[in-house]
Amino acid sequence: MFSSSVLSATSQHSTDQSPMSHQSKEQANILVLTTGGTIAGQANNDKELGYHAGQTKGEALINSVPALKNEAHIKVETISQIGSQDMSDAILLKLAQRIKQAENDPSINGIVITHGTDTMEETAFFLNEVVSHQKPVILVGAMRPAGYASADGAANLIDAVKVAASPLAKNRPVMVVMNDTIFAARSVQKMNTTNLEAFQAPNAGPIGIVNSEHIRFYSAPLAHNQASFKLPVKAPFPRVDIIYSHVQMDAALIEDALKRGVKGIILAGVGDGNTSTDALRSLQNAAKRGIIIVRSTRVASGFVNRNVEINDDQNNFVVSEDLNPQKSRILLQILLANNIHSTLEIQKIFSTLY
Ligand SMILES: NC(=O)CC[C@H](N)C(=O)O
Repeated sequence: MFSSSVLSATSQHSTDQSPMSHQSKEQANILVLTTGGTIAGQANNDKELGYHAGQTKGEALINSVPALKNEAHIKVETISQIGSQDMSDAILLKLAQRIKQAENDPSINGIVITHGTDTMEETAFFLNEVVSHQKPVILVGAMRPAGYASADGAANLIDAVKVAASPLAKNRPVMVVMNDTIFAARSVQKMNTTNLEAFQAPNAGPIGIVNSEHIRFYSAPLAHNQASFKLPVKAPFPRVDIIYSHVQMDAALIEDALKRGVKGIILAGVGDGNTSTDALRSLQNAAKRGIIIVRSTRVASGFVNRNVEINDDQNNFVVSEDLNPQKSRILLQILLANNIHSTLEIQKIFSTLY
């Protein structure tokens, strides 16, 4: 399981691989940005629903986990108080702008973002492409709210701060820390609706583990630590819709999307990014009109490959490779906001971007 790159990471940072001693270490300064989610959830008094996500403000959330003091000096700011199903381009922009400020602030060593788990992978991936990677940027959430017997928020938050405070986490992709496991933004995916082990990286696996004694990365740090793309200057970002493929699919949803003025369509195709004859014809016509068509898949793992059952070269389509539909959408929005419209160039980015 441990590759040679782990050994090199170990030798570079040998003190950090040993059991942690909170007392003897000088503490890092960690900026915690709260956005909402179950980790900020509150039990519902009217009892009609289990709980409301996103209620607790940053200061109260941090104060509710006194053990964080053992890990780092915390500075907390509330970015939003939402369930992550309501994450918006405007909030993504605000969050990224604050992180970019923190990158240039020598008094901050790492950044932790508390977030709802439903769209955490999209925010993580967005940030991964627009912020730099010198300082650790970690997203964390909870599957169960405070007050439930199996509440996981406090433990996850302690783990996330611990990783953000570690020199081992520098020059890494934006990460998600959940359930003792460290994932990279590009490959992490919510794979279970309610289980505590909800996050996995079906194609790539986790990049590390964290527990009360250790942080262990299974891969070397990134060779390049600059942001891949400029942050879009304004929200909303260019409109890109996801269309889900299924049996007896016609072109109606695609035609509707075109009427709404989409700049791109992500196909959550069947199998290797496939779809019905009717839907395909409509996508071909859209591509001829300059709409960017990216073939992704509704299948949770595997690659979408070019020119297998569908002639992508002839149709001027892009394939998402291992990016799922929701992350393909974020990437295409970033590219369109950066005035990248050539399908050749877009394909190259989908194929090579970390
Ligand atoms: N476990 C969760 O965080 C889900 C709560 C909510 N739907 C959200 O994503 O914010």
